[in-house]
Amino acid sequence: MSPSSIRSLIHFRNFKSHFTCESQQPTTINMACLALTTFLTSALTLSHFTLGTRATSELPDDDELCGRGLPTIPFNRTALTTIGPYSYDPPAWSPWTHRPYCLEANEEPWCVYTNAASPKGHGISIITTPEIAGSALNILEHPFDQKFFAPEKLYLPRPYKVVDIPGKGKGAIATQKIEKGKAILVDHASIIAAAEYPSDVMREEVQDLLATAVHRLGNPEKVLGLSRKGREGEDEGATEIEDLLLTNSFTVGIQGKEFIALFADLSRLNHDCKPNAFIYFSETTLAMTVWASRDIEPGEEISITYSAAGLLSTERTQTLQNIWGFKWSVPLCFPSNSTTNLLTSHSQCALCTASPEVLKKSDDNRAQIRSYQASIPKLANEEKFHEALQQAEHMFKLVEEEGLTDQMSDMYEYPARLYYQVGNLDKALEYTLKVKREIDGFGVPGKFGQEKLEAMEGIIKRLEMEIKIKKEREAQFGNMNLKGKYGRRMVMGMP
Ligand SMILES: C[S@@+](CC[C@H](N)C(=O)[O-])C[C@H]1O[C@@H](n2cnc3c(N)ncnc32)[C@H](O)[C@@H]1O
Repeated sequence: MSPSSIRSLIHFRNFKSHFTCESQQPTTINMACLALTTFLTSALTLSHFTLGTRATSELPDDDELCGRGLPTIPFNRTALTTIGPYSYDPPAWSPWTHRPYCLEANEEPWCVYTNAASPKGHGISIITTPEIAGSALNILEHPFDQKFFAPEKLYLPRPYKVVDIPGKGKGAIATQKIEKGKAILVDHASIIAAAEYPSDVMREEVQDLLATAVHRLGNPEKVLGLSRKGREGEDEGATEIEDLLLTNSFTVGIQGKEFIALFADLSRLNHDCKPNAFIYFSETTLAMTVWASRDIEPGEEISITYSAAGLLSTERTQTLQNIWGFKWSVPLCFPSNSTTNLLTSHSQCALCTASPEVLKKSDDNRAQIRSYQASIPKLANEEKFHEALQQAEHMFKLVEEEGLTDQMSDMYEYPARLYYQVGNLDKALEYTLKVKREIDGFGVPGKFGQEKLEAMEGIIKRLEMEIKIKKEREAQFGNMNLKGKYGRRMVMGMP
């Protein structure tokens, strides 16, 4: 599996561009989901860890066979054909419960593949090419990633309820104490649509595919009941389903390609720029897991961030307004001593409503973090390890101050490598353990994640062995300056 195939880049994006033929410009990136994947794809250019057809008209409508009629969309359907091996014999559609509904495009057909029952009964529809749909099949065969579903890690039943929240529509309020590091929700995607459509596909055709994808689900009402921002004055031609996707979808990376994904339960979580939870997407199960990034008290709203961790306040505001259609509005802050009322027991003020001084300090911190992210690898490449380390240590202080630790935990790799380079094996071990804890705790699912974890364990063992040998030598020969000489050569996994 190539590194790109394990990328799980997730960002909320402006979905509109696909329908208006503007260039595709993902506007925000959820750094929580970059965590670890950046580690795995190793952005840091220090020495690497060794981790490692027939026309449909004369035939019966396949949806009639499945007992669910297609939505009626007023446009010429003659472009839609059923292609290739999809016969009218339902067993031949397996694992799809409906006959794939395809649109012929320039290079490859574009189809809706639906399994109305799996996973977990709510169903999934995938809009993509036959080739990509084929390679996604393992998802339906392996609906659970055991690691994520270990009972001690996941709250069952869900530890929150969805209620109306003034100024925000609906939101999720904790009904019990939620511990940091535990999974609040695992939500399988209901709709997955390839982000880039063939250029010869018309918008009406895309709308038809989307409507088909939604109406074929086991429980379309759940998706159709999600909130909608409304397109008045923006895009009057948008269908309700487009509006719904715009308001609620995420962008996920699957095998190096970008997809728009809709998660019916996750979509109820509101945004906060200092959230108490973060999300992680699994390519192997097409599920999004929501992890508590700190302890959450009963009555607190569960929030995630819709914008990239490094964004400054003005950029955040713009992003949130452009994509999600809301500005920060009062009242979003509540006194920390409010207790019983579910809607007024927020324990901390949202950063976005903070005073200008607090905002400025936070913006400065985030700008500095961003600058370090560029300068540390550069310094490391120039072998200015001590300077790079100083910056890395400071960066982590700022990351902590901003409450971004969970979203930027992949950065632990920097100091791990840098400390190794300067011969500080104890510190290298400390940070390597942190990296491992992140992989282990929040999980990089699938075989690749497992291999990575084992490789990290190998490195840790070798570092521990090297530290032991170094100590023995020091005991034998006194505290000679051995750093960077014997130490580094002996840790084979950390060249
Ligand atoms: C993914 S939905 C979140 C759930 C939504 N509140 C609902 O009622 O289903 C995104 C929409 O929720 C609203 N929203 C999310 N976070 C918000 C916040 N912090 N303040 C105000 N509105 C928010 C916006 O209307 C946004 O377009």
